Amino acid sequence: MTSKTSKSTHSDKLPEVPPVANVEEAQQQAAILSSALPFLRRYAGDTIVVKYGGHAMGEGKLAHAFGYDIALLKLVGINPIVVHGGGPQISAMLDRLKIRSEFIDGLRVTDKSMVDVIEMVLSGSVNKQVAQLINRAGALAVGISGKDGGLIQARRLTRTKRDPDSEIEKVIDLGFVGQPEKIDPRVLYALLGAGLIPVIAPVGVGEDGETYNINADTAAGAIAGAVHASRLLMLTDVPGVLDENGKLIEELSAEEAMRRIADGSISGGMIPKVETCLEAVRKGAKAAVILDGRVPHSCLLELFTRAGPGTLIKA
Ligand SMILES: Nc1ncnc2c1ncn2[C@@H]1O[C@H](COP(=O)(O)OP(=O)(O)O)[C@@H](O)[C@H]1O
Ligand SMILES: CC(=O)N[C@@H](CCC(=O)OP(=O)(O)O)C(=O)O
Repeated sequence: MTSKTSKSTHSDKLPEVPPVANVEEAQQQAAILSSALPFLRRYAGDTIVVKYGGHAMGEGKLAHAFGYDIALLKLVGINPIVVHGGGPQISAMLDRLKIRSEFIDGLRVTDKSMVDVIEMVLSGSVNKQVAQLINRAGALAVGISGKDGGLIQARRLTRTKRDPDSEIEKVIDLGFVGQPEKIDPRVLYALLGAGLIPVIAPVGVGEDGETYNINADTAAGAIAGAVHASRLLMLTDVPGVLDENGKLIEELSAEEAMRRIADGSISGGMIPKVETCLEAVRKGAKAAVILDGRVPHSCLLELFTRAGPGTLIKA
């Protein structure tokens, strides 16, 4: 095979580049590219973990833009790692199978009969779909589950809740919901070293080989900490963490986060998200950002412009 043929693999399948109207438009495009230079230098060679939530996946154009952003990061010398969710996709499948599920503090109570379905949806259809979005944009992504290469070793998560009347702490059983106990990043380094983009389904393996359903935010945070990511980007369906008046909180300290969780102004799915960001920066990530995945090119806006939308959580 000549080098010409070996080069013409995935890049040939890229969609057409849209034509520019005139020289001024072309110059504007060049100026935009040039303004990204300081940011490209800042993140060159860094690892960025991106959590891609199930809600953000829905819309075709947005998903397409997401795939382009991740491919672009790779092609400019940054190492993206994608951890995806799939909550709505799991719920749709459980509904079709007439299996009821409930959430406690943003976590799906998972019994034995559900864990196989959840693994099938996350590691199967959703994982391949996300990898394909990136592949279609001209980079090479490889979909794996947290069970592959022993990436996410998990234990059963226990959660306690204080009963407001009796003040007694009650243990809540969430079933096969896992807490990452140990991350073995070797499989990630192997993929990154080969120029590939890891796309990870948030499923973990227990000590006895049992499968655990892990909240995708939690999985992303544990991975970001373990690889000392320079940024953990949490893409979701709101502009970031909002205060009681619905206003965006641009920077959140650990103290304020804990206070807001306790007083209920941070609730539901935002609880694991914020807790994860705090844990990730405590474990080794430089910073975490919760941002609006419904905005096209939110990853590029965050990394390559001064606009930096979303809520920043720093060490
Ligand atoms: N203080 C808050 N700021 C923003 N969102 C919040 C807050 N408290 C609760 N939420 C809820 O958290 C949701 C995001 O979590 P989740 O639905 O799990 O998203 P994803 O599927 O992207 O992981 C928001 O849509 C919102 O309903
Ligand atoms: C334990 C737990 O809640 N697991 C999640 C895993 C998927 C997920 O987190 O997806 P999103 O990021 O799209 O919400 C679930 O079963 O829905």
